[in-house]
Amino acid sequence: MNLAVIELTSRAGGAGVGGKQDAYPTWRHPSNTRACSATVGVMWEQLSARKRCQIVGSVAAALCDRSDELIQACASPQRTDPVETITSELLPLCAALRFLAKRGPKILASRRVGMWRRPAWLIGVHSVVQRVPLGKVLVLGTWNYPLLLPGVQLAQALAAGNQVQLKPAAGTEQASQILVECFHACGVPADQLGLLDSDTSAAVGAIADGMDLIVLTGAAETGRKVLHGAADTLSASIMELSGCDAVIALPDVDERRLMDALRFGVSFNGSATCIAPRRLIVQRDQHDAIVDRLRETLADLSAIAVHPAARHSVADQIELALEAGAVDSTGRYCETRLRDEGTMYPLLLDQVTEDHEIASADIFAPVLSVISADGIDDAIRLVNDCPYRLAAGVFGPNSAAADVATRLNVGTVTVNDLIAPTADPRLPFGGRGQSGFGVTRGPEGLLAMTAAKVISRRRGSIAPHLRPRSESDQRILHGVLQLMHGGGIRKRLAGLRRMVGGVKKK
Ligand SMILES: NC(=O)c1ccc[n+]([C@@H]2O[C@H](COP(=O)([O-])OP(=O)(O)OC[C@H]3O[C@@H](n4cnc5c(N)ncnc54)[C@H](O)[C@@H]3O)[C@@H](O)[C@H]2O)c1
Ligand SMILES: C[N+](C)(C)CC=O
Repeated sequence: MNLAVIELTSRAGGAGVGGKQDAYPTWRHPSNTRACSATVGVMWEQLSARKRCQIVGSVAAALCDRSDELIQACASPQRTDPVETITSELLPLCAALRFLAKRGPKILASRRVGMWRRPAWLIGVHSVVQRVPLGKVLVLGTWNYPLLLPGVQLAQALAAGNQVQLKPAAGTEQASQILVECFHACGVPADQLGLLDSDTSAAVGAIADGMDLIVLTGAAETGRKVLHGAADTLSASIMELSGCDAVIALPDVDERRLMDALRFGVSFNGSATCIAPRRLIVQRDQHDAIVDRLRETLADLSAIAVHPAARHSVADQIELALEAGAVDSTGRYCETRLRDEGTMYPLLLDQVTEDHEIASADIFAPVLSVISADGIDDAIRLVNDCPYRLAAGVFGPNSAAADVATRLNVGTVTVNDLIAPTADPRLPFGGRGQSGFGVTRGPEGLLAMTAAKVISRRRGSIAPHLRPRSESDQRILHGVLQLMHGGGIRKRLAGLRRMVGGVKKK
């Protein structure tokens, strides 16, 4: 285990670890120390969860201090508007860090298991369930949200006491460097949080070395490759993978709200959002009205840059769909523009059916396929039958939408909204099927960075299982079984008689 030494100083006169109760400690990395009145060598994982969470929470202020640099570092052909970096990365990341500082210690606290509901045959046993660090955590970052996604994962892994390595996605090196520097500046030791090269070979090497947890945010295909590597070392993993999210429009939907949400969802972050809407499922009798309105809604959106890695596969998918009978409803799709220049206008593909490959493809571009359903059950089936089940949106009257939401087999359902509600630091996030497994973020994401460790202590001299067996044991224990779990009062009384009979014979 890593022997990172950090220095504890106290603003209230430098009392340090053993100092006054009211001393408010600040943590400094050795390379960043100024006046230190008390110094104690402490391993990161040995700090209390409260202190780790406090340090990690203070990173929010460091990010604010460097927000201009971060906004600049996140600028890309997909992220042209600085407002998007503030709203989709910095604000939710800082909120998540503050949440960790406030709620982390309680979430990570040990759970005492005392007398209440203790099985009678365990009299004298007292247990505690601790949440301990897993050890070495590898975070494989993606390019589309380079601060929020790896940032929360790093913060939670560190708050849980782990040693963390970030492998950033290509193109996010500068943003990742600043992110990691902010953690270091706040007191996370350099050898507790490392930054690897963005080349894939760095990830492959780290996986081969053996990790205690691998957290991947990326494509489903990458998930398969990473899992192959993880199998060799039996490393645990959390897979945050691709989506092909559906929006279901219910009868009596508020069309204005639906249009606004789809316009936002299709274009936000250059449509490079794992939970951007890719399929719109409408009832047949709503189809024409909704498609007409949507065509108008999307008509004035500017062309969007598609990531170089995705251009040709997106163009292939669209070509296949058009050949199979789908219709370019917006009339602005230009294949050569997409393939050669790498940009496209948001495309409304009408007349798509579930048999079209594009209806269940991992597409990272502004393409929205319209699929008609025969009733609500059919709409739900279309979502639940898709191999990708990251999130879904349901638009319609509240109670009907809430009912549909409970029947969808996806990780997150947003009702009458898209994407934004997932930025809440109190919520976990994760998909099903080809969209991956495990969760990050929220209390559940924090616990996923820990292992449950149980310590059971027996007090007193009662330990019947340690005594030699006697002939009457079977009768007594069979009686106990019936007395405690028999179905109905008569069977329980019979159990009592059996037990007493056994005891008398002893
Ligand atoms: N579920 C989510 O939370 C979520 C969020 C954002 C993006 N995504 C998905 O991510 C994809 C786009 O992001 P991307 O292009 O960065 O994904 P990607 O799968 O190409 O890369 C993700 C990370 O894995 C690394 N990687 C690639 N091949 C590897 C290998 N063989 N071994 C180890 N590491 C490897 C990459 O270098 C990168 O750091 C889309 O499919 C999108 O749906 C999912
Ligand atoms: C869930 N979200 C929007 C933060 C990131 C998906 O790409």
